[in-house]
Amino acid sequence: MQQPTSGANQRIARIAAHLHPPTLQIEGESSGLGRMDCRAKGGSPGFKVAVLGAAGGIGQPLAMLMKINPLVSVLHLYDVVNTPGVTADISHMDTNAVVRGFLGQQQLEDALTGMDIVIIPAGVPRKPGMTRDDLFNINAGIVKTLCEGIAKCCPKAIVNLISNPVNSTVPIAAEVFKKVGTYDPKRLLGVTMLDVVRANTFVAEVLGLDPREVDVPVVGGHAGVTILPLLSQVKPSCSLTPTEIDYLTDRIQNGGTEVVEVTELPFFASKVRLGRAGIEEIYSLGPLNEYERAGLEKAKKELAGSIQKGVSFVRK
Ligand SMILES: NC(=O)c1ccc[n+]([C@@H]2O[C@H](COP(=O)([O-])OP(=O)(O)OC[C@H]3O[C@@H](n4cnc5c(N)ncnc54)[C@H](O)[C@@H]3O)[C@@H](O)[C@H]2O)c1
Ligand SMILES: O=C(O)C[C@H](O)C(=O)O
Repeated sequence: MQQPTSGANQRIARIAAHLHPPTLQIEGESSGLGRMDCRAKGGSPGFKVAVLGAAGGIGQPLAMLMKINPLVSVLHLYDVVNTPGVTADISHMDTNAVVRGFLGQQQLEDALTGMDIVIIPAGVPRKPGMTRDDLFNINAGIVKTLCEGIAKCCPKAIVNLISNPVNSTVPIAAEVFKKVGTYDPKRLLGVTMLDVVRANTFVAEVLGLDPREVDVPVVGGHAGVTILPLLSQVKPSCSLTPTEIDYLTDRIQNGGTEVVEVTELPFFASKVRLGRAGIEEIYSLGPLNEYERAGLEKAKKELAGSIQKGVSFVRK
């Protein structure tokens, strides 16, 4: 389970409750892949939610959280691969929301028609050494196509964009909606809740508090220096030293990179902090230039072979 989805879920639930009280009477049906019938019987009142990119690392736990959410009555899971299995799995959960799966571009319109909320984690994630902006070339096109579908099939839906680079995918969505005259800034949100979750956790660590009691506003965007924690406004109020402010700002701004840059190899030489019990912290690789990124890929390939050789020697 990944943090971002729980953050996104809470945020969506709050936004949904605020903007659009759950008064809709939905009539659902048992799950049926590729079928779409908002008039079928059996559903409870609530929001109709579509997750686009539902079979991915973010999409799957997000789908699970939506299925648990009592405000959701109909849940549409759309992806270009693997939706049947994910839909079957999620539909077995013992909550009321009716789950339907949609596979491939030809089912996008069915997935979107009648939706109140559309959440988009579709697209590629970054690999070690990449910035979020390096995803632009692939994800921009994906988000544009999906938003064109939204403009056509559910123009009043609240749209939550998770796909990176969020700083650019939100403006892409806005432009698509403006072109057809459906843009409503109140209904388009980039999901940056992860930055808030991270800020609360890291500040709580420094202050020695329970993170659930800490509230750090984080504004701006969702990449590097555009992630701006307002540490002077932390609740409960506190005074942080300049060193703590530098450390916290840097850690919050690079939290995503910290996660992405844990190499997937089981053995990889890195800078570490040693303590009595051994390694206490593995430092991230930090931003790499293009030459170093290419070098990292080569190093990983050769290392993977050497690791496998050692493992096989003992296991054979
Ligand atoms: N905003 C945030 O806080 C945040 C947090 C985590 C990840 N992300 C971003 O979310 C995106 C997804 O990350 P992930 O880890 O789930 O990646 P992933 O590769 O595990 O999953 C992405 C899913 O999108 C699907 N997909 C690709 N093209 C599609 C299309 N045209 N239509 C529908 N679905 C399509 C893929 O089939 C896959 O199932 C990435 O861009 C990542 O950077 C953002
Ligand atoms: O950092 C990433 O690439 C994913 C996400 O935006 C995050 O902040 O974890």
